[in-house]
Amino acid sequence: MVRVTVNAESHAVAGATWRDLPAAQQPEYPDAEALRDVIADLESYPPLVFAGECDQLRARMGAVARGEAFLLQGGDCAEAFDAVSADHIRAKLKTLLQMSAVLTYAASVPVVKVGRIAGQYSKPRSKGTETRDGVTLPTYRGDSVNGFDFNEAARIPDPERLKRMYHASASTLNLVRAFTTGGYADLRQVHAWNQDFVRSSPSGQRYEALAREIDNALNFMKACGTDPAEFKAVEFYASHEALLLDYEGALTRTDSRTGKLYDTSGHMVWIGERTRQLDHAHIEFASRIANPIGIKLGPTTTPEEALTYIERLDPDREPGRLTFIVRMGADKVRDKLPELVEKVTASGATVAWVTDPMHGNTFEAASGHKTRRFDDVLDEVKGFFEVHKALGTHPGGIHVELTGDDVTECVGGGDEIFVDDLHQRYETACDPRLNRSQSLDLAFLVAEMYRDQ
Ligand SMILES: O=C[C@H](O)[C@H](O)COP(=O)(O)O
Ligand SMILES: C=C(OP(=O)(O)O)C(=O)O
Repeated sequence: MVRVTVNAESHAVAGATWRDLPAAQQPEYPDAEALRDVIADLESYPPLVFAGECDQLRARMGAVARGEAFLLQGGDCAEAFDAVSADHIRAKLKTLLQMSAVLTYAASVPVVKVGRIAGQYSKPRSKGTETRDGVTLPTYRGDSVNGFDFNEAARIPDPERLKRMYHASASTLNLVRAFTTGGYADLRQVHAWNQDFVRSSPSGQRYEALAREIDNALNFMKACGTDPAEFKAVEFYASHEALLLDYEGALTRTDSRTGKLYDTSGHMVWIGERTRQLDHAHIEFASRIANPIGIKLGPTTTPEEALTYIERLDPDREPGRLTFIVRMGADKVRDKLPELVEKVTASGATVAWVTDPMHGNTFEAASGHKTRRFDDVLDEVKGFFEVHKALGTHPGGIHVELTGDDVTECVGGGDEIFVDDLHQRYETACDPRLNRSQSLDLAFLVAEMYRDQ
């Protein structure tokens, strides 16, 4: 376990209590002074988001928690510095907007749109080292820490990368804001993309009826005098795993309006399955900031742990403050989730329940590629919906790793990817993502599920 390496004197935040606790999954930087300099620089940089936007997202997540809205949270497993390009960002956004249009129609409630974007550069890993052909090197921990290339120099953690993460996040966020408010998100246009998917892809054809219904609804709105062309801008938020506490701490600022601390590196941050130890730094950090917080819950989570997260992170029981992102695996969700939901509901807390159907369903193909079966992903979502239906609670949303590009990383889907196809466009820096067509497939299938609910 590596302790958090923040330099107390240079740290801008008073009461950074997490600094004194052990923190898992932190890089071991060879040069402590270089790290201190970087942190000082980061502390002098402007915030990436405004605290008021975080409040707004907390309110939106409150609607999710109460069953009045649905969360769509998605993006890369690991963003990469060399993928900060207009094409990649636009394709990802386009996919999320298309998914959101389908889900909004089917769920008949607002869809809260949150990207795994503009900060998702750091990865917790199961092993500290990687061995290839007898050579063992530190594992790749995301572009914010070290390089993907398998050589010694690349794999040494370099604190300068924290600054690159900040600048990459800033450029991404800037473009996301431009796309989502500047006309690209026009509902008519998004619907036209969906019609195109339905028309032109073999898997899309099964969704023709739903797409036609959406078309009718848009025409109806227009006939009533509400021109869908007016729906040109969407609210879109950025989220990432708050993994590197040096970075997150340096961007944590006191809000002049309220005097509260906000992590201004993103609107929402989550704590991952590997860093959610109750007596460690990540949970302490999350308890100190006012952003909406997600906690990943794997299959070993006990109801007592879930209740303690609520005590620590949501003492005021504010719907929207805390989201439980459940990632149990398709084979476990039906067994493990009910007790958690029952006990949390019985405690009187109103949290948002969201399914991450990716992280419990990873396996290694014979070719050595890490992959996931689309059917397992879908089955976990189904299990999640079934549990909530049986308990009368709200299946609040989905959290998925996806890209807008036509990669071949997950197997299955309507335009089926086979295990033998994986090598063709396997581009992820860490875990396998749904490609554009698989993502849209998932949205249409979840839309059908939501209607049945
Ligand atoms: O995205 C999640 C984790 O970082 C990832 O699943 C860890 O993968 P690993 O088991 O290959 O380290
Ligand atoms: C690491 C991740 O997930 P988990 O913590 O659930 O394994 C992730 O979502 O990138």
